[in-house]
Amino acid sequence: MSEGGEFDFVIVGGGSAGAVLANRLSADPALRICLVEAGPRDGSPFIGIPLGVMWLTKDARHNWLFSTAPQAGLNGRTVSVPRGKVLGGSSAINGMVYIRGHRADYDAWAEAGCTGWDYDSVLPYFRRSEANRNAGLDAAFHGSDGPLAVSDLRNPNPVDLDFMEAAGRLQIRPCADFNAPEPEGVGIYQVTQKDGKRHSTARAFLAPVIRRGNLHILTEAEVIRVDMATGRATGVTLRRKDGTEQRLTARREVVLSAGAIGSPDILLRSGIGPAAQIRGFGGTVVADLPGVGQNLQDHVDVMVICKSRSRTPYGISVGALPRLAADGLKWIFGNGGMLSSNMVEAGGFVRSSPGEPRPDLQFHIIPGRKSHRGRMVEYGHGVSLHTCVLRPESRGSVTRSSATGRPVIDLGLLTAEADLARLVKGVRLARAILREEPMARHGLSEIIPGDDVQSDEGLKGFIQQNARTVYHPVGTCAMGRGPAAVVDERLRVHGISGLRVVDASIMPTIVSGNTNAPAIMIAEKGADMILADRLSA
Ligand SMILES: Cc1cc2nc3c(=O)[nH]c(=O)nc-3n(C[C@H](O)[C@H](O)[C@H](O)COP(=O)(O)OP(=O)(O)OC[C@H]3O[C@@H](n4cnc5c(N)ncnc54)[C@H](O)[C@@H]3O)c2cc1C
Repeated sequence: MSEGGEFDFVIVGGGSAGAVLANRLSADPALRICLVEAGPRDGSPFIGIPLGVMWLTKDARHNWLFSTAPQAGLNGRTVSVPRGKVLGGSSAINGMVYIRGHRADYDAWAEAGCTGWDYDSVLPYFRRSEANRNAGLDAAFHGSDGPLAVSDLRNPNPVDLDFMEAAGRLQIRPCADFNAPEPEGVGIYQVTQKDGKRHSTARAFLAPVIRRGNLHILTEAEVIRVDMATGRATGVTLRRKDGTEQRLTARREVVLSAGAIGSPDILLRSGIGPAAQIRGFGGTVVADLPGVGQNLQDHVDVMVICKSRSRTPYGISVGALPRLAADGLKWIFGNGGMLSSNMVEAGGFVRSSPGEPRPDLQFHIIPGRKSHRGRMVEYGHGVSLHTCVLRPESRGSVTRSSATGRPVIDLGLLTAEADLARLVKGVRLARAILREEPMARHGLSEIIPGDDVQSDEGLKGFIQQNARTVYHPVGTCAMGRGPAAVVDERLRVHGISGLRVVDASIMPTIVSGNTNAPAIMIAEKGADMILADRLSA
Protein backbone atom coordinates (compact mmCIF):
# COMPACT_ATOMS: atom_id res chain seq x y z
CA MET A 1 0.00 0.00 0.00
CA SER A 2 1.40 3.39 -0.96
CA GLU A 3 0.69 6.84 0.44
CA GLY A 4 -1.21 9.05 -2.00
CA GLY A 5 -0.82 12.34 -0.18
CA GLU A 6 -2.34 14.53 2.47
CA PHE A 7 -5.28 16.84 1.91
CA ASP A 8 -7.64 18.96 3.97
CA PHE A 9 -10.71 17.36 2.40
CA VAL A 10 -11.03 14.13 0.47
CA ILE A 11 -14.25 14.01 -1.56
CA VAL A 12 -15.28 10.52 -2.66
CA GLY A 13 -17.20 10.52 -5.95
CA GLY A 14 -17.08 13.17 -8.69
CA GLY A 15 -20.76 13.02 -9.63
CA SER A 16 -23.61 15.50 -9.45
CA ALA A 17 -22.81 16.44 -5.87
CA GLY A 18 -19.08 15.70 -5.70
CA ALA A 19 -18.16 17.95 -8.62
CA VAL A 20 -20.04 20.86 -7.05
CA LEU A 21 -18.26 20.32 -3.73
CA ALA A 22 -14.85 20.14 -5.39
CA ASN A 23 -15.52 23.49 -7.07
CA ARG A 24 -16.83 25.27 -3.99
CA LEU A 25 -14.28 23.95 -1.48
CA SER A 26 -11.29 24.56 -3.75
CA ALA A 27 -12.38 28.18 -4.18
CA ASP A 28 -10.47 28.74 -0.95
CA PRO A 29 -6.81 28.55 -1.99
CA ALA A 30 -5.80 27.76 1.58
CA LEU A 31 -7.48 24.34 1.35
CA ARG A 32 -6.03 21.29 -0.36
CA ILE A 33 -8.82 19.22 -1.91
CA CYS A 34 -8.68 15.76 -3.43
CA LEU A 35 -11.60 14.50 -5.53
CA VAL A 36 -11.55 10.73 -6.01
CA GLU A 37 -13.66 9.22 -8.80
CA ALA A 38 -13.95 5.52 -9.63
CA GLY A 39 -14.69 6.18 -13.31
CA PRO A 40 -12.67 7.85 -16.06
CA ARG A 41 -12.61 11.44 -17.28
CA ASP A 42 -15.55 12.45 -19.43
CA GLY A 43 -14.04 12.57 -22.91
CA SER A 44 -16.62 10.43 -24.72
CA PRO A 45 -18.63 12.20 -27.47
CA PHE A 46 -21.69 10.22 -26.33
CA ILE A 47 -21.67 12.35 -23.17
CA GLY A 48 -21.71 15.70 -24.98
CA ILE A 49 -24.28 14.74 -27.61
CA PRO A 50 -27.63 14.59 -25.81
CA LEU A 51 -29.03 11.68 -27.83
CA GLY A 52 -26.01 9.70 -26.60
CA VAL A 53 -28.10 9.10 -23.47
CA MET A 54 -29.55 6.07 -25.27
CA TRP A 55 -26.11 4.53 -25.42
CA LEU A 56 -24.88 5.62 -21.99
CA THR A 57 -27.55 3.83 -19.99
CA LYS A 58 -26.00 0.56 -21.18
CA ASP A 59 -22.36 1.54 -21.53
CA ALA A 60 -20.02 -0.37 -19.20
CA ARG A 61 -17.21 2.18 -19.49
CA HIS A 62 -19.21 5.03 -17.93
CA ASN A 63 -21.84 3.20 -15.93
CA TRP A 64 -21.78 0.87 -12.94
CA LEU A 65 -24.59 -1.15 -14.58
CA PHE A 66 -25.98 -2.40 -11.28
CA SER A 67 -28.88 -4.76 -11.16
CA THR A 68 -31.36 -5.33 -8.34
CA ALA A 69 -31.99 -8.42 -6.32
CA PRO A 70 -35.24 -10.19 -7.36
CA GLN A 71 -38.02 -7.71 -6.63
CA ALA A 72 -40.87 -9.14 -4.56
CA GLY A 73 -43.32 -6.55 -5.92
CA LEU A 74 -42.33 -7.23 -9.54
CA ASN A 75 -43.01 -10.96 -9.76
CA GLY A 76 -39.43 -11.68 -8.71
CA ARG A 77 -37.91 -9.83 -11.66
CA THR A 78 -34.59 -8.01 -11.42
CA VAL A 79 -34.32 -4.54 -12.93
CA SER A 80 -31.29 -2.60 -14.08
CA VAL A 81 -29.94 0.27 -11.99
CA PRO A 82 -27.66 2.40 -14.15
CA ARG A 83 -25.41 4.85 -12.23
CA GLY A 84 -22.81 7.13 -13.75
CA LYS A 85 -19.20 6.02 -13.32
CA VAL A 86 -17.29 8.92 -14.80
CA LEU A 87 -16.49 12.50 -13.85
CA GLY A 88 -19.94 14.08 -13.63
CA GLY A 89 -21.38 10.82 -12.30
CA SER A 90 -25.01 10.24 -13.13
CA SER A 91 -25.30 13.81 -14.46
CA ALA A 92 -23.07 12.62 -17.32
CA ILE A 93 -25.40 9.79 -18.35
CA ASN A 94 -28.83 11.03 -17.26
CA GLY A 95 -31.84 12.34 -19.17
CA MET A 96 -30.87 15.98 -18.45
CA VAL A 97 -34.37 16.93 -17.22
CA TYR A 98 -34.01 19.86 -14.84
CA ILE A 99 -36.57 19.58 -12.03
CA ARG A 100 -36.39 20.49 -8.36
CA GLY A 101 -39.55 19.06 -6.82
CA HIS A 102 -42.36 20.65 -4.85
CA ARG A 103 -42.16 23.18 -2.03
CA ALA A 104 -43.93 20.70 0.28
CA ASP A 105 -41.12 18.12 -0.19
CA TYR A 106 -38.55 20.34 1.47
CA ASP A 107 -40.95 21.75 4.06
CA ALA A 108 -41.64 18.14 5.10
CA TRP A 109 -37.90 17.55 5.60
CA ALA A 110 -37.74 20.54 7.93
CA GLU A 111 -40.90 19.49 9.78
CA ALA A 112 -39.31 16.08 10.36
CA GLY A 113 -36.41 17.77 12.17
CA CYS A 114 -34.02 18.72 9.36
CA THR A 115 -33.77 22.35 10.37
CA GLY A 116 -32.67 24.65 7.56
CA TRP A 117 -33.89 22.39 4.73
CA ASP A 118 -37.34 23.94 4.19
CA TYR A 119 -38.13 25.27 0.72
CA ASP A 120 -37.32 28.90 1.46
CA SER A 121 -33.93 27.88 2.86
CA VAL A 122 -32.90 25.67 -0.06
CA LEU A 123 -34.16 27.94 -2.85
CA PRO A 124 -31.05 30.20 -2.77
CA TYR A 125 -28.87 27.11 -3.35
CA PHE A 126 -30.87 26.05 -6.39
CA ARG A 127 -30.55 29.57 -7.73
CA ARG A 128 -26.82 29.78 -6.98
CA SER A 129 -25.93 26.82 -9.20
CA GLU A 130 -28.17 27.85 -12.09
CA ALA A 131 -27.58 29.84 -15.27
CA ASN A 132 -31.05 29.68 -16.76
CA ARG A 133 -31.02 30.57 -20.45
CA ASN A 134 -34.72 31.45 -20.51
CA ALA A 135 -34.86 35.10 -19.51
CA GLY A 136 -38.66 34.94 -19.35
CA LEU A 137 -38.73 32.91 -16.14
CA ASP A 138 -39.31 34.54 -12.76
CA ALA A 139 -35.93 35.59 -11.32
CA ALA A 140 -37.27 35.02 -7.82
CA PHE A 141 -36.94 31.30 -8.53
CA HIS A 142 -34.13 31.15 -11.08
CA GLY A 143 -30.46 32.01 -11.16
CA SER A 144 -28.88 33.45 -14.27
CA ASP A 145 -25.17 33.47 -13.49
CA GLY A 146 -24.40 30.12 -11.82
CA PRO A 147 -22.10 27.50 -13.35
CA LEU A 148 -24.86 25.12 -14.57
CA ALA A 149 -26.60 25.95 -17.85
CA VAL A 150 -30.33 25.18 -17.83
CA SER A 151 -31.91 25.62 -21.24
CA ASP A 152 -35.06 25.13 -23.23
CA LEU A 153 -34.74 22.23 -25.65
CA ARG A 154 -33.41 23.45 -28.99
CA ASN A 155 -35.71 21.54 -31.34
CA PRO A 156 -38.44 19.74 -29.43
CA ASN A 157 -40.43 17.25 -31.48
CA PRO A 158 -43.90 18.55 -32.55
CA VAL A 159 -45.42 15.58 -30.73
CA ASP A 160 -44.61 17.34 -27.44
CA LEU A 161 -47.05 20.13 -28.21
CA ASP A 162 -49.68 17.63 -29.35
CA PHE A 163 -49.26 15.85 -26.02
CA MET A 164 -49.84 19.12 -24.18
CA GLU A 165 -52.91 19.93 -26.25
CA ALA A 166 -54.35 16.46 -25.75
CA ALA A 167 -53.79 16.75 -21.99
CA GLY A 168 -55.49 20.14 -22.09
CA ARG A 169 -58.63 18.51 -23.47
CA LEU A 170 -58.69 16.49 -20.25
CA GLN A 171 -58.42 19.68 -18.19
CA ILE A 172 -54.72 19.18 -17.47
CA ARG A 173 -53.31 22.66 -17.76
CA PRO A 174 -49.95 23.68 -19.19
CA CYS A 175 -47.22 24.36 -16.65
CA ALA A 176 -45.28 27.52 -17.52
CA ASP A 177 -42.39 26.78 -15.15
CA PHE A 178 -41.76 23.33 -13.75
CA ASN A 179 -39.39 24.87 -11.21
CA ALA A 180 -41.80 27.28 -9.62
CA PRO A 181 -42.48 26.22 -6.00
CA GLU A 182 -45.64 24.19 -6.72
CA PRO A 183 -45.39 22.73 -10.23
CA GLU A 184 -48.48 21.17 -11.76
CA GLY A 185 -49.57 20.49 -15.32
CA VAL A 186 -47.76 19.53 -18.51
CA GLY A 187 -45.08 21.07 -20.71
CA ILE A 188 -41.69 20.66 -22.30
CA TYR A 189 -38.96 20.14 -19.71
CA GLN A 190 -35.93 22.37 -19.37
CA VAL A 191 -32.65 20.53 -19.64
CA THR A 192 -29.10 20.77 -18.31
CA GLN A 193 -27.67 21.68 -21.69
CA LYS A 194 -25.36 24.43 -22.83
CA ASP A 195 -25.57 25.42 -26.50
CA GLY A 196 -27.33 22.17 -27.32
CA LYS A 197 -24.79 19.94 -25.53
CA ARG A 198 -25.12 18.11 -22.23
CA HIS A 199 -23.90 20.19 -19.33
CA SER A 200 -22.93 17.61 -16.73
CA THR A 201 -21.59 18.79 -13.37
CA ALA A 202 -18.10 17.85 -14.59
CA ARG A 203 -18.48 20.30 -17.46
CA ALA A 204 -20.25 22.95 -15.40
CA PHE A 205 -18.35 22.82 -12.12
CA LEU A 206 -15.02 21.04 -12.72
CA ALA A 207 -13.88 22.12 -16.19
CA PRO A 208 -13.71 25.83 -15.29
CA VAL A 209 -11.55 25.19 -12.19
CA ILE A 210 -9.47 22.25 -13.34
CA ARG A 211 -6.25 24.28 -13.18
CA ARG A 212 -6.59 25.32 -9.56
CA GLY A 213 -3.35 24.25 -7.91
CA ASN A 214 -5.12 23.18 -4.72
CA LEU A 215 -7.55 20.80 -6.47
CA HIS A 216 -6.28 17.32 -7.13
CA ILE A 217 -8.54 15.03 -9.20
CA LEU A 218 -7.91 11.29 -9.17
CA THR A 219 -9.88 9.23 -11.69
CA GLU A 220 -10.18 5.46 -12.09
CA ALA A 221 -9.62 5.20 -8.34
CA GLU A 222 -12.26 3.30 -6.37
CA VAL A 223 -12.49 3.99 -2.66
CA ILE A 224 -12.73 0.74 -0.74
CA ARG A 225 -13.17 2.15 2.75
CA VAL A 226 -12.91 5.15 4.99
CA ASP A 227 -9.95 4.83 7.37
CA MET A 228 -10.76 5.46 11.00
CA ALA A 229 -8.88 6.17 14.22
CA THR A 230 -10.76 6.38 17.52
CA GLY A 231 -14.10 7.47 16.12
CA ARG A 232 -12.63 9.85 13.58
CA ALA A 233 -12.28 9.54 9.80
CA THR A 234 -8.63 10.03 8.92
CA GLY A 235 -8.65 9.33 5.19
CA VAL A 236 -9.57 6.70 2.63
CA THR A 237 -8.08 3.59 1.09
CA LEU A 238 -8.59 3.28 -2.65
CA ARG A 239 -7.78 0.88 -5.44
CA ARG A 240 -6.25 2.16 -8.68
CA LYS A 241 -7.04 0.76 -12.09
CA ASP A 242 -3.90 -1.41 -11.99
CA GLY A 243 -5.06 -3.02 -8.75
CA THR A 244 -2.64 -1.23 -6.44
CA GLU A 245 -3.94 0.19 -3.19
CA GLN A 246 -3.27 3.66 -1.92
CA ARG A 247 -4.08 5.62 1.21
CA LEU A 248 -5.05 9.30 1.21
CA THR A 249 -5.00 11.32 4.41
CA ALA A 250 -7.75 13.82 5.19
CA ARG A 251 -6.58 16.40 7.74
CA ARG A 252 -10.09 17.80 8.20
CA GLU A 253 -12.81 15.65 6.67
CA VAL A 254 -13.73 12.83 4.35
CA VAL A 255 -16.88 13.66 2.38
CA LEU A 256 -18.77 10.81 0.74
CA SER A 257 -20.52 11.87 -2.47
CA ALA A 258 -20.64 8.42 -4.03
CA GLY A 259 -24.41 8.48 -4.57
CA ALA A 260 -27.35 6.56 -3.14
CA ILE A 261 -25.74 3.18 -3.86
CA GLY A 262 -22.06 4.05 -3.42
CA SER A 263 -22.16 6.09 -0.21
CA PRO A 264 -23.95 3.56 2.02
CA ASP A 265 -21.86 0.80 0.50
CA ILE A 266 -18.61 2.54 1.43
CA LEU A 267 -19.95 3.08 4.96
CA LEU A 268 -20.82 -0.61 5.26
CA ARG A 269 -17.39 -1.62 4.02
CA SER A 270 -15.90 0.75 6.61
CA GLY A 271 -17.77 -0.93 9.46
CA ILE A 272 -20.37 1.83 9.82
CA GLY A 273 -23.91 0.49 9.58
CA PRO A 274 -26.20 -2.16 11.05
CA ALA A 275 -23.89 -4.13 13.38
CA ALA A 276 -25.44 -7.55 12.70
CA GLN A 277 -25.09 -7.10 8.95
CA ILE A 278 -21.44 -6.00 9.22
CA ARG A 279 -20.58 -8.95 11.45
CA GLY A 280 -22.50 -11.20 9.05
CA PHE A 281 -20.11 -10.48 6.21
CA GLY A 282 -17.05 -10.64 8.45
CA GLY A 283 -16.51 -6.91 8.92
CA THR A 284 -15.43 -5.09 12.08
CA VAL A 285 -18.09 -2.85 13.56
CA VAL A 286 -16.89 0.73 13.97
CA ALA A 287 -20.30 2.27 14.60
CA ASP A 288 -23.69 0.56 14.86
CA LEU A 289 -25.82 2.82 12.65
CA PRO A 290 -28.94 0.82 11.74
CA GLY A 291 -30.11 3.30 9.08
CA VAL A 292 -27.15 2.91 6.71
CA GLY A 293 -28.43 1.51 3.41
CA GLN A 294 -32.05 1.45 4.60
CA ASN A 295 -34.92 3.77 3.58
CA LEU A 296 -34.15 3.40 -0.15
CA GLN A 297 -36.81 5.18 -2.19
CA ASP A 298 -37.16 5.37 -5.95
CA HIS A 299 -39.75 6.46 -8.50
CA VAL A 300 -41.45 3.34 -9.76
CA ASP A 301 -42.36 3.75 -13.42
CA VAL A 302 -44.21 2.01 -16.20
CA MET A 303 -44.59 2.82 -19.89
CA VAL A 304 -47.42 2.84 -22.38
CA ILE A 305 -45.80 2.30 -25.78
CA CYS A 306 -47.60 2.93 -29.06
CA LYS A 307 -46.53 2.60 -32.62
CA SER A 308 -47.65 5.35 -34.97
CA ARG A 309 -48.60 5.63 -38.62
CA SER A 310 -47.21 9.15 -38.69
CA ARG A 311 -43.47 9.64 -39.02
CA THR A 312 -43.47 12.85 -36.97
CA PRO A 313 -42.16 11.05 -33.89
CA TYR A 314 -38.50 10.08 -34.01
CA GLY A 315 -37.79 6.64 -35.36
CA ILE A 316 -35.86 4.50 -37.75
CA SER A 317 -37.57 3.78 -41.05
CA VAL A 318 -36.78 3.98 -44.73
CA GLY A 319 -39.14 6.94 -45.05
CA ALA A 320 -37.33 8.77 -42.28
CA LEU A 321 -33.89 8.50 -43.88
CA PRO A 322 -33.88 12.01 -45.43
CA ARG A 323 -34.91 13.50 -42.09
CA LEU A 324 -32.25 11.51 -40.22
CA ALA A 325 -29.65 12.84 -42.64
CA ALA A 326 -30.95 16.40 -42.19
CA ASP A 327 -30.81 15.96 -38.43
CA GLY A 328 -27.18 14.89 -38.69
CA LEU A 329 -26.42 18.10 -40.56
CA LYS A 330 -28.38 20.18 -38.03
CA TRP A 331 -26.12 18.80 -35.33
CA ILE A 332 -22.92 19.39 -37.28
CA PHE A 333 -23.92 22.96 -38.19
CA GLY A 334 -25.37 24.18 -34.92
CA ASN A 335 -25.91 21.44 -32.32
CA GLY A 336 -29.59 21.14 -33.18
CA GLY A 337 -32.02 18.55 -34.52
CA MET A 338 -32.74 15.13 -33.11
CA LEU A 339 -29.21 14.66 -31.74
CA SER A 340 -29.84 17.53 -29.30
CA SER A 341 -32.87 15.69 -27.92
CA ASN A 342 -32.72 14.21 -24.44
CA MET A 343 -35.53 11.83 -25.54
CA VAL A 344 -37.64 12.48 -22.42
CA GLU A 345 -38.58 15.85 -23.83
CA ALA A 346 -41.91 16.65 -22.21
CA GLY A 347 -44.21 15.52 -19.46
CA GLY A 348 -45.60 16.95 -16.29
CA PHE A 349 -47.11 16.58 -12.87
CA VAL A 350 -50.69 15.40 -12.39
CA ARG A 351 -53.01 14.13 -9.67
CA SER A 352 -54.18 10.52 -9.85
CA SER A 353 -57.52 11.70 -8.49
CA PRO A 354 -58.98 15.14 -7.74
CA GLY A 355 -58.82 14.46 -3.99
CA GLU A 356 -55.01 14.36 -3.98
CA PRO A 357 -53.57 17.41 -2.17
CA ARG A 358 -50.93 17.88 -4.88
CA PRO A 359 -49.61 16.00 -7.93
CA ASP A 360 -48.67 12.43 -7.12
CA LEU A 361 -47.74 11.24 -10.61
CA GLN A 362 -45.20 12.40 -13.19
CA PHE A 363 -45.23 11.82 -16.94
CA HIS A 364 -42.19 11.69 -19.20
CA ILE A 365 -43.10 11.44 -22.87
CA ILE A 366 -40.62 10.16 -25.40
CA PRO A 367 -41.65 11.22 -28.91
CA GLY A 368 -40.32 7.96 -30.21
CA ARG A 369 -41.05 4.28 -29.97
CA LYS A 370 -39.08 2.78 -27.12
CA SER A 371 -38.46 -0.90 -27.25
CA HIS A 372 -40.77 -3.03 -25.13
CA ARG A 373 -38.38 -5.98 -25.30
CA GLY A 374 -35.08 -4.51 -24.14
CA ARG A 375 -33.56 -3.49 -27.47
CA MET A 376 -31.90 -0.13 -27.93
CA VAL A 377 -34.19 0.81 -30.85
CA GLU A 378 -37.10 -0.73 -32.71
CA TYR A 379 -37.84 -0.25 -36.40
CA GLY A 380 -40.64 2.25 -36.91
CA HIS A 381 -42.14 5.26 -35.19
CA GLY A 382 -44.29 5.80 -32.15
CA VAL A 383 -44.55 7.38 -28.74
CA SER A 384 -43.71 6.09 -25.28
CA LEU A 385 -45.35 7.62 -22.24
CA HIS A 386 -43.74 6.96 -18.87
CA THR A 387 -45.80 7.32 -15.69
CA CYS A 388 -44.15 7.28 -12.28
CA VAL A 389 -45.29 7.57 -8.67
CA LEU A 390 -43.83 10.73 -7.13
CA ARG A 391 -43.93 9.83 -3.43
CA PRO A 392 -43.88 6.04 -3.24
CA GLU A 393 -44.60 4.31 0.04
CA SER A 394 -42.42 1.30 -0.87
CA ARG A 395 -38.97 1.13 0.70
CA GLY A 396 -35.87 -0.81 -0.28
CA SER A 397 -32.26 -1.14 0.86
CA VAL A 398 -28.60 -1.37 -0.06
CA THR A 399 -26.94 -4.15 1.90
CA ARG A 400 -23.91 -6.43 1.78
CA SER A 401 -23.71 -10.15 2.16
CA SER A 402 -19.94 -10.39 1.68
CA ALA A 403 -17.00 -8.10 2.27
CA THR A 404 -16.08 -7.99 -1.41
CA GLY A 405 -18.10 -7.84 -4.62
CA ARG A 406 -21.15 -5.76 -5.39
CA PRO A 407 -23.74 -4.51 -2.92
CA VAL A 408 -27.19 -6.07 -2.84
CA ILE A 409 -29.70 -3.54 -4.16
CA ASP A 410 -33.35 -4.05 -3.31
CA LEU A 411 -35.36 -1.12 -4.64
CA GLY A 412 -38.45 -2.57 -2.97
CA LEU A 413 -40.53 -1.40 -5.94
CA LEU A 414 -44.28 -1.88 -5.53
CA THR A 415 -43.99 -3.59 -2.17
CA ALA A 416 -46.63 -1.11 -0.97
CA GLU A 417 -50.04 -1.80 -2.51
CA ALA A 418 -50.79 1.94 -2.60
CA ASP A 419 -48.05 2.53 -5.19
CA LEU A 420 -49.54 -0.10 -7.48
CA ALA A 421 -53.00 1.44 -7.14
CA ARG A 422 -51.61 4.87 -8.10
CA LEU A 423 -49.83 3.47 -11.13
CA VAL A 424 -53.05 1.83 -12.33
CA LYS A 425 -54.69 5.25 -12.28
CA GLY A 426 -51.64 6.75 -13.94
CA VAL A 427 -51.71 4.28 -16.82
CA ARG A 428 -55.42 4.96 -17.35
CA LEU A 429 -54.70 8.69 -17.50
CA ALA A 430 -51.74 8.19 -19.84
CA ARG A 431 -53.90 6.15 -22.19
CA ALA A 432 -56.65 8.75 -22.07
CA ILE A 433 -54.21 11.47 -23.18
CA LEU A 434 -52.85 9.32 -25.99
CA ARG A 435 -56.39 8.71 -27.26
CA GLU A 436 -57.22 12.44 -27.44
CA GLU A 437 -56.69 14.65 -30.45
CA PRO A 438 -54.19 15.82 -31.62
CA MET A 439 -52.24 12.79 -30.35
CA ALA A 440 -54.73 10.44 -31.93
CA ARG A 441 -54.10 11.78 -35.42
CA HIS A 442 -50.62 10.26 -35.35
CA GLY A 443 -52.39 6.94 -35.88
CA LEU A 444 -51.35 5.40 -32.60
CA SER A 445 -51.88 1.76 -31.78
CA GLU A 446 -50.89 0.49 -28.38
CA ILE A 447 -48.15 -2.14 -28.15
CA ILE A 448 -48.09 -2.32 -24.35
CA PRO A 449 -50.16 -2.82 -22.22
CA GLY A 450 -52.26 -3.66 -25.33
CA ASP A 451 -55.96 -3.20 -26.00
CA ASP A 452 -56.91 -6.46 -24.31
CA VAL A 453 -55.60 -5.23 -20.93
CA GLN A 454 -58.43 -3.10 -19.50
CA SER A 455 -59.49 -4.31 -16.06
CA ASP A 456 -57.83 -3.13 -12.85
CA GLU A 457 -56.58 -6.67 -12.25
CA GLY A 458 -55.21 -6.87 -15.79
CA LEU A 459 -53.43 -3.56 -15.42
CA LYS A 460 -51.98 -4.54 -12.05
CA GLY A 461 -50.58 -7.70 -13.58
CA PHE A 462 -49.16 -5.73 -16.51
CA ILE A 463 -47.52 -3.21 -14.17
CA GLN A 464 -45.98 -5.86 -11.92
CA GLN A 465 -44.55 -7.53 -15.01
CA ASN A 466 -43.24 -4.33 -16.62
CA ALA A 467 -42.59 -1.61 -14.02
CA ARG A 468 -39.05 -0.41 -13.50
CA THR A 469 -37.29 2.60 -12.05
CA VAL A 470 -36.69 6.01 -13.63
CA TYR A 471 -33.31 5.91 -11.93
CA HIS A 472 -33.86 8.15 -8.90
CA PRO A 473 -32.69 6.11 -5.88
CA VAL A 474 -32.27 8.24 -2.74
CA GLY A 475 -32.54 8.05 1.03
CA THR A 476 -29.94 5.42 1.97
CA CYS A 477 -27.97 7.73 4.30
CA ALA A 478 -31.00 9.66 5.47
CA MET A 479 -30.66 12.99 7.22
CA GLY A 480 -32.49 13.31 10.52
CA ARG A 481 -32.37 12.82 14.25
CA GLY A 482 -34.10 9.50 14.98
CA PRO A 483 -32.45 6.07 15.31
CA ALA A 484 -32.80 5.44 11.56
CA ALA A 485 -30.99 8.64 10.59
CA VAL A 486 -27.43 8.41 9.26
CA VAL A 487 -26.45 12.09 9.07
CA ASP A 488 -27.54 15.17 10.98
CA GLU A 489 -28.83 18.34 9.35
CA ARG A 490 -25.24 19.47 8.75
CA LEU A 491 -24.71 16.17 6.92
CA ARG A 492 -22.25 14.83 9.55
CA VAL A 493 -22.39 11.07 10.09
CA HIS A 494 -23.87 10.44 13.53
CA GLY A 495 -21.28 9.35 16.05
CA ILE A 496 -18.23 9.78 13.81
CA SER A 497 -16.20 12.94 13.50
CA GLY A 498 -14.59 14.16 10.30
CA LEU A 499 -17.08 12.32 8.08
CA ARG A 500 -20.02 13.65 6.06
CA VAL A 501 -22.27 12.38 3.32
CA VAL A 502 -23.24 14.95 0.70
CA ASP A 503 -25.32 13.54 -2.18
CA ALA A 504 -28.79 12.24 -3.06
CA SER A 505 -28.56 9.55 -0.38
CA ILE A 506 -29.19 12.06 2.41
CA MET A 507 -32.77 12.83 1.32
CA PRO A 508 -35.03 11.64 4.14
CA THR A 509 -37.91 11.33 1.67
CA ILE A 510 -37.76 11.41 -2.10
CA VAL A 511 -38.63 14.68 -3.81
CA SER A 512 -41.58 14.92 -6.19
CA GLY A 513 -39.54 14.99 -9.37
CA ASN A 514 -36.19 14.20 -10.93
CA THR A 515 -33.27 14.13 -8.54
CA ASN A 516 -30.25 15.71 -10.27
CA ALA A 517 -31.00 19.35 -9.41
CA PRO A 518 -31.76 18.41 -5.78
CA ALA A 519 -28.41 16.53 -5.54
CA ILE A 520 -26.66 19.65 -6.82
CA MET A 521 -28.55 21.82 -4.34
CA ILE A 522 -27.55 19.46 -1.50
CA ALA A 523 -23.90 19.90 -2.48
CA GLU A 524 -24.20 23.69 -2.72
CA LYS A 525 -25.65 23.81 0.79
CA GLY A 526 -23.26 21.15 2.07
CA ALA A 527 -20.28 23.16 0.79
CA ASP A 528 -21.44 26.21 2.72
CA MET A 529 -21.79 24.13 5.88
CA ILE A 530 -18.36 22.55 5.50
CA LEU A 531 -16.70 25.92 4.96
CA ALA A 532 -18.58 27.52 7.86
CA ASP A 533 -17.78 24.63 10.23
CA ARG A 534 -14.11 24.87 9.29
CA LEU A 535 -14.02 28.45 10.54
CA SER A 536 -15.76 27.62 13.79
CA ALA A 537 -13.71 24.45 14.46
C1 LIG B 1 -29.91 6.86 -16.69
C2 LIG B 1 -30.27 7.95 -15.70
C3 LIG B 1 -31.16 8.93 -16.10
C4 LIG B 1 -31.50 9.95 -15.21
N1 LIG B 1 -32.24 11.02 -15.65
C5 LIG B 1 -32.38 12.10 -14.87
C6 LIG B 1 -32.93 13.30 -15.38
O1 LIG B 1 -33.28 13.41 -16.55
N2 LIG B 1 -33.06 14.36 -14.52
C7 LIG B 1 -32.69 14.28 -13.22
O2 LIG B 1 -32.87 15.26 -12.49
N3 LIG B 1 -32.15 13.15 -12.71
C8 LIG B 1 -31.95 12.09 -13.51
N4 LIG B 1 -31.32 10.98 -13.03
C9 LIG B 1 -30.95 10.94 -11.60
C10 LIG B 1 -29.79 11.90 -11.26
O3 LIG B 1 -28.85 11.94 -12.30
C11 LIG B 1 -29.16 11.44 -9.96
O4 LIG B 1 -30.13 11.46 -8.93
C12 LIG B 1 -28.01 12.32 -9.51
O5 LIG B 1 -27.06 12.42 -10.53
C13 LIG B 1 -27.39 11.75 -8.24
O6 LIG B 1 -26.29 12.52 -7.86
P1 LIG B 1 -25.25 11.98 -6.78
O7 LIG B 1 -24.20 13.00 -6.66
O8 LIG B 1 -26.00 11.57 -5.58
O9 LIG B 1 -24.65 10.64 -7.40
P2 LIG B 1 -23.88 10.40 -8.77
O10 LIG B 1 -24.05 11.54 -9.70
O11 LIG B 1 -24.27 9.06 -9.24
O12 LIG B 1 -22.35 10.43 -8.35
C14 LIG B 1 -21.72 9.42 -7.61
C15 LIG B 1 -20.28 9.35 -8.10
O13 LIG B 1 -19.53 8.61 -7.18
C16 LIG B 1 -18.69 7.70 -7.87
N5 LIG B 1 -18.41 6.59 -6.96
C17 LIG B 1 -19.29 5.67 -6.48
N6 LIG B 1 -18.68 4.80 -5.68
C18 LIG B 1 -17.37 5.18 -5.63
C19 LIG B 1 -16.22 4.68 -4.98
N7 LIG B 1 -16.28 3.60 -4.20
N8 LIG B 1 -15.03 5.30 -5.17
C20 LIG B 1 -14.94 6.41 -5.95
N9 LIG B 1 -16.01 6.92 -6.62
C21 LIG B 1 -17.21 6.32 -6.45
C22 LIG B 1 -19.51 7.31 -9.06
O14 LIG B 1 -18.71 6.74 -10.08
C23 LIG B 1 -20.15 8.64 -9.44
O15 LIG B 1 -19.35 9.38 -10.32
C24 LIG B 1 -30.98 9.94 -13.88
C25 LIG B 1 -30.08 8.94 -13.49
C26 LIG B 1 -29.72 7.96 -14.39
C27 LIG B 1 -28.72 6.91 -13.96
